[in-house]
Amino acid sequence: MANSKYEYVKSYEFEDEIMQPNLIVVRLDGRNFERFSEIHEFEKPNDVRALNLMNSCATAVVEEYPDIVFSYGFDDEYSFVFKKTSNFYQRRASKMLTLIVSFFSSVYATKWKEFFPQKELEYPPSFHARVISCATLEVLQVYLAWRQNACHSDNLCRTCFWMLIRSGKTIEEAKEALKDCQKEEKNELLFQRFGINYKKLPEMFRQGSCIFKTEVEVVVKYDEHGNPIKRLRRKPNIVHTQNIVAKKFWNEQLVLVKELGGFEDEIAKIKTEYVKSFLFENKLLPSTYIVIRIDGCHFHRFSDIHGFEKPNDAQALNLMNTCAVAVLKEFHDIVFAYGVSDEYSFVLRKNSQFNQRQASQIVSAIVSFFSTMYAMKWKEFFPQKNLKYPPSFDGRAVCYPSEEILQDYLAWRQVDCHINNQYNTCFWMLVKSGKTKAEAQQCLKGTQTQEKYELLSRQFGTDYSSLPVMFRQGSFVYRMKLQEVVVDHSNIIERSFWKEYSSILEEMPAHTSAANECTQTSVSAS
Ligand SMILES: Nc1nc2c(ncn2[C@@H]2O[C@H](COP(=O)(O)OP(=O)(O)OP(=O)(O)O)[C@@H](O)[C@H]2O)c(=O)[nH]1
Ligand SMILES: [Mg+2]
Ligand SMILES: [Mg+2]
Repeated sequence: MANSKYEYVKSYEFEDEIMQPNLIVVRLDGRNFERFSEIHEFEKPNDVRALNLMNSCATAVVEEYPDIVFSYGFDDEYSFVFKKTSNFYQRRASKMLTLIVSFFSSVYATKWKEFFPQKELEYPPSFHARVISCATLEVLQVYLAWRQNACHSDNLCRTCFWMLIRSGKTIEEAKEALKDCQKEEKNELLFQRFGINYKKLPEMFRQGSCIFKTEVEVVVKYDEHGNPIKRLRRKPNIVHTQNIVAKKFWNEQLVLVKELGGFEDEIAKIKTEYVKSFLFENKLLPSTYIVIRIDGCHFHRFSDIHGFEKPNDAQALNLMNTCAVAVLKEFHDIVFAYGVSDEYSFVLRKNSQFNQRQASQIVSAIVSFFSTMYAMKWKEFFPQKNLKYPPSFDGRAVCYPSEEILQDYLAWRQVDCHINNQYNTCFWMLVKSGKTKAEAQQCLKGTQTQEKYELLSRQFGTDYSSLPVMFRQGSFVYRMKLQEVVVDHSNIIERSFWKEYSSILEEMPAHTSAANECTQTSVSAS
């Protein structure tokens, strides 16, 4: 196949399988949620609606991915624990973390109105995610204890802080008053000054929420005499408890003991060397172009269910392009993007220090942002169609050490676009002309490019090269002078393209590239 010349770029992709018997946790956490909660006027210190929305998204995740057997969340974070025998996506870390964070994000966007009926989503919220692998069940126990401790102490601190602010203190004064303040003193302060018994505050605020499944008997059908036939089914429940890793609590949950194991001991102390491993992150090679490629999960089904036009739906592609433009506006270190079908490749500049080049932080932020944007923008592109279920995307990060190899990578994607589009165009024309799918397939088997050109013009009077350029060549997105982000279509395989657009891959002077986390993205941007 014509593809082979560029296919060598695949060898730059790396394996990231988490080996048995490690237990896998995916943890996600709101990106810049302080600002998000300000703009959406969340109640302080805790907003019940926002927490319920998080719980509802996590429940959707648990229902979507049966391998997740336990999850725990508070504030803007959630951890998902997979059963020990899970073979979800062959235990590939980047697949697991991006699918979960993507699905969670698009559920968050689609469910927003249910929890905040009076409030518009002003811009797409997004989440970071990472995989934590726990070598033993004891390590998992410490991990969960560590997160619940964080919930306890964060909440106590936040509660004190906002009571002080409400009583008239400035932010600085409140911070000063709480500096070096121990847990007991904070409890005292709440009680003495504000008459609040901390232990009486809602459990969800103090303890966080766990979701796990219990086996319940449900009626699946009725026999011919009208008697109910029951089966055991696993149903997720949201539970609040003081200590999620207490033996008394954990070992009583049959599903947890079966899928993860029972705890042997109580946690006496959170080991700092374990916490260090929970915080560890792989970094991508310096001075290489980082490409984040995202791809729609089961978009074959998604496009069928939503009745996309075949082989190309211009609106669906425009929606993808609009999301990609928003990504470039949000992440300033992305200099170029190329998209076709349900995929997009985002190129970060060579010396980017975005998220300290931590692979999972970068890929999760982009995938999550793209997913919420896709869900939020859907109605604009498909006003007549409801989004039937939340779409999700997977993502990976790959480093390319030179401009040349990067250009070959992009050429590889565009060659793929050519081959697939030409095939699909012929295939659907044959099908629309009355052939069965199997006949159309048979007709095209082993045909070369030239033969397909001829088939189209001979049988259907179609000149392939006159079809819309977006279908034939995909789309690229870049930043023009004055920072305007634009979509265009061109042959990016030819090196002349890169001569014409030579400034795209040129490094900026160091001082202009320091601050790159994010700026505000407005939803109305297109
Ligand atoms: N009808 C139609 N389908 C599209 C369009 N764009 C993408 N698709 C569908 O999305 C699929 C994308 O291919 P893949 O990414 O390889 O397949 P997938 O079904 O998403 O499966 P995974 O990516 O492995 O989860 C295509 O095969 C099409 O079925 C479109 O414009 N119109
Ligand atoms: Mg796909
Ligand atoms: Mg694809």
